[in-house]
Parts: sequence; C-alpha cells; structure tokens
Amino acid sequence: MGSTPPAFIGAEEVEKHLHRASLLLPALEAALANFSAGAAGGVVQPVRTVLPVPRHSGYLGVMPAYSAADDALTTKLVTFYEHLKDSSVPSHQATVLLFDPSNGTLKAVLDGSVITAKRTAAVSAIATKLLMPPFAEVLCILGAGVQAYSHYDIFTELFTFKEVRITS
Ligand SMILES: NC(=O)C1=CN([C@@H]2O[C@H](COP(=O)(O)OP(=O)(O)OC[C@H]3O[C@@H](n4cnc5c(N)ncnc54)[C@H](O)[C@@H]3O)[C@@H](O)[C@H]2O)C=CC1
Ligand SMILES: O=C([O-])C1=[NH+]CCC1
Repeated sequence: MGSTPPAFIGAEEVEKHLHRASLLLPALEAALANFSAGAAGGVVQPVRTVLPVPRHSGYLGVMPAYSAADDALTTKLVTFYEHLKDSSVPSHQATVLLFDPSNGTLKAVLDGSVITAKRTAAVSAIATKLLMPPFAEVLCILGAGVQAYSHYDIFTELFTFKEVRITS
C-alpha cells in the first residue's frame, strides 16, 4: 500500500453526492452499454462470488470489476442476511473498495449500502424507461424495505403515476 492512507467516504457523504438517485443514470447507462458490448466495451466483471454463512443465515458476495473506459478498478463486498424482525441492522450491507488501476494501491473505502440501494433502483428505472407501456399509471411495489424506498424515490422522480400501491 502507498504512503497515503485510503480516503474513507461514509454513508452520509455518499448520500450527499447522490441526493437525486437519477444522478446515477448516465454512468449506469454507459456502464451497461459497455458491459453489453463484450470485449470491445472494456468491462471485466466476473460473476459474483457468493460465500454462504449458513450458521447465521447469511451470505457474503464479492463483486470485482474493471472498466477500461473509466480506467476504474474496484470491488464491492456485500453481505445479505435474513432480515430479523426487530433488528436495527439492514438486511444488506456493502462496502466499495476503489484501487489505483496503475499500481493496485487502495485509494478509497466507500460506504456501499447507499450506492447499492440507489444503483439497484436506478437499473430498474432504466429497464422501465425502455419497457414501460405509455398508458401505465399505477406504480406497484412489493415489500416496504430499503428497495421499496429507493424504487419509490427514483420512479416518482422520473415518471408520473396517478397512484402508488405498496404491499408488504
Ligand atoms: N438492499 C439493497 O440494496 C438490495 C436489495 N436487493 C434485493 O431486493 C429485495 C428487497 O431487499 P430490501 O428492500 O433491502 O429488503 P428489506 O429487508 O429492507 O425489505 C424487505 C421487505 O419485503 C417485505 N416482504 C417480505 N416477504 C414478503 C412477501 N412475501 N410479500 C410482500 N412483502 C414481503 C418485508 O416485510 C420488508 O418490508 C431482496 O430480494 C434483496 O436481495 C438487491 C440488490 C440490492
Ligand atoms: O447487487 C447487490 O449488491 C445484491 N444483490 C442481491 C443481494 C445484494
């Protein structure tokens, strides 16, 4: 590791930079297009390794990626656990590690939970932009947890609905 310690970017700061989830759309659309272009798109993203933790009904996922277009080298580490009713801990928690691609030095450790919550909903919104029939006027959300909130946020920012129905 180099002499400068990696920066730590916590959830509050990530939230500040992503105050509107739609800010993620241009980067995500470019990343999806690059990934879909195969080798020419310059994205190397192996299938996520998932390590089960059966004793505690949980999983650890490891999600490395390199994007030549962005010259960005990163990995996300995400844990997802069965949600216990009164738990103050979210079912999904994530951390993103960002490396200097030229020499492998760890540059930053970022809270990944906010990014994951918003990214997941933003990708749904991209698919919806392309597939939604023009007459759709009701947004239905199954579940009322983290993803319900982030989907509600970006869907109501991007589209117009007469009604939102949430069932949990
Ligand atoms: N939290 C995240 O950032 C990400 C979550 N996901 C996936 O999205 C899904 C939802 O995740 P979260 O919102 O984080 O979970 P959460 O634990 O925050 O919320 C889950 C919600 O679903 C409800 N629910 C459970 N069973 C249900 C059922 N049979 N019918 C209707 N509602 C039901 C629960 O009452 C709760 O409100 C999971 O499949 C998760 O793996 C995927 C990527 C990222
Ligand atoms: O993309 C992600 O971080 C996850 N997908 C399912 C569980 C966590």
